[in-house]
Amino acid sequence: MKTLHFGVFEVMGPQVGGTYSWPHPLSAGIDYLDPAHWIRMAQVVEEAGFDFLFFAGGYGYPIIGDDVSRVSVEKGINFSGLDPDYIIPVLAQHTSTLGFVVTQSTGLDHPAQLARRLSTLDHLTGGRIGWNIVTGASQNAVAEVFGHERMVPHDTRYDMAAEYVELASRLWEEAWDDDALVADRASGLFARREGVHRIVYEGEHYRSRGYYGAPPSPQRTPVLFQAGTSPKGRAFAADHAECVFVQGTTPARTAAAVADIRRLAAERGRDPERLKLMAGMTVFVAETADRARELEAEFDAMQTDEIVAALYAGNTGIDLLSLDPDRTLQQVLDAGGPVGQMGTSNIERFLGEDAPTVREILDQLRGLGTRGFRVVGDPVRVADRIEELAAETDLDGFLIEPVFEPNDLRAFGDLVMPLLRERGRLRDGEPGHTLRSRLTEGRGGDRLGSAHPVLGRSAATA
Ligand SMILES: Cc1cc2nc3c(=O)[nH]c(=O)nc-3n(C[C@H](O)[C@H](O)[C@H](O)COP(=O)(O)O)c2cc1C
Repeated sequence: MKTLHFGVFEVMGPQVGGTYSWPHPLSAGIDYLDPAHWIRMAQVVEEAGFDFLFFAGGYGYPIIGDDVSRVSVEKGINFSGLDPDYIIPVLAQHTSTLGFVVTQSTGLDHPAQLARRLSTLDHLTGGRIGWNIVTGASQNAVAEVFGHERMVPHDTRYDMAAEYVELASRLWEEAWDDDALVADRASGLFARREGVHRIVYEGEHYRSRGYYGAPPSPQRTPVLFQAGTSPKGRAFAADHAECVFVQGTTPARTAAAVADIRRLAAERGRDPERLKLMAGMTVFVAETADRARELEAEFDAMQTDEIVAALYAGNTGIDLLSLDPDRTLQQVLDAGGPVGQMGTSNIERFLGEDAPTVREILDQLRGLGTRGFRVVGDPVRVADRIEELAAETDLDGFLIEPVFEPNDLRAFGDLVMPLLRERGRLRDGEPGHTLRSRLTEGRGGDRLGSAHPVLGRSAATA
């Protein structure tokens, strides 16, 4: 029976998932500017037995027409967000084994800048860092913020990302020998000159030919997560990722995406079962099913078509409310505009045979935003459904997407985790010290390992 892994999906903003929940009395999300809020959150998450706290994020925001979506600003829907890099070392001081995964987009700064930030975090947390590699949501807004004339095309962003990760990995893995850092007070030797190496990288998009100042951290390379499930995104995941955050849609579609990513990994000579694939999940759980349904109804009552439309526009550039509600998304393709440059997954899933109308898409996404599966009920029902979904999809775990944080995370920890543990679904005993050893049940060690394809395939010369 497969061990399941659990993370918590957060963003350093008032709420997650492109839905509206922070004004609810059970949510503390609006305290997100206060470090005490995050310390409390990290402690709840660690005590509940989660493997890691995952931070989504980016510079984008939903644009409708040619301006920021009004409802996004007024309700804080994917609009406000801080950089989680700075709070993570604080949280590491208040927890002992919890991992931290941070989303950072490729294509904005130079790989050496991000590499150094992540090395720093891996040192400061004792090896508890993962990097969620994205090419970036809401690219039209990102282009505005960075003053770019236009968005870099979708597939080119992935080509750039491949170079970005290859260069960063070489800095982490090859710039310092394990014994290069001596730091010996008696001899006064800081580092062995022969043990540090110039990294020369000549890519089409990125170049480097210098020395890397950050000595090897416990994991060297942070655990490589990836999110983005277009065909190009899946190929990228199969090439680079150790963990993949798959968009949870229906069980059947998710199972197909999981199988496809494992197949692509196997084609590249990787062990497909070593890849950890996870999807988002929103859980409404309480001692009784009635109370769980009440919580769900209270959340659903806060959602509107405008919120759904803002979120969808942020992912795709398409304003659903400007379309004919009785026709399918084919009307956008028929109009001939540039479609899919921001992200294709959320368009493709609504095309083809039996495609829903725009009205049906709005209804389907209501309360869902970018969230994955929704599970509602008493603790036994929720634990059963989690096991069923894992079996139906071949996923390795779930990222719980809170609604009324941290109260609902605490409820999940108190009510559902013990059942999963009893059923043998959670890892036994003490977790490994680094995030990588924790996610590989100790078998993968702390390091990326020389078998990882990113190290064998690079545009570089040493
Ligand atoms: C489940 C999931 C979570 C994501 N989280 C983020 C995020 O936090 N920040 C971000 O910039 N992009 C995020 N993305 C990725 C962007 O959507 C992606 O890099 C870009 O839109 C291209 O995606 P595509 O391969 O699905 O077309 C996420 C994607 C998925 C599927």
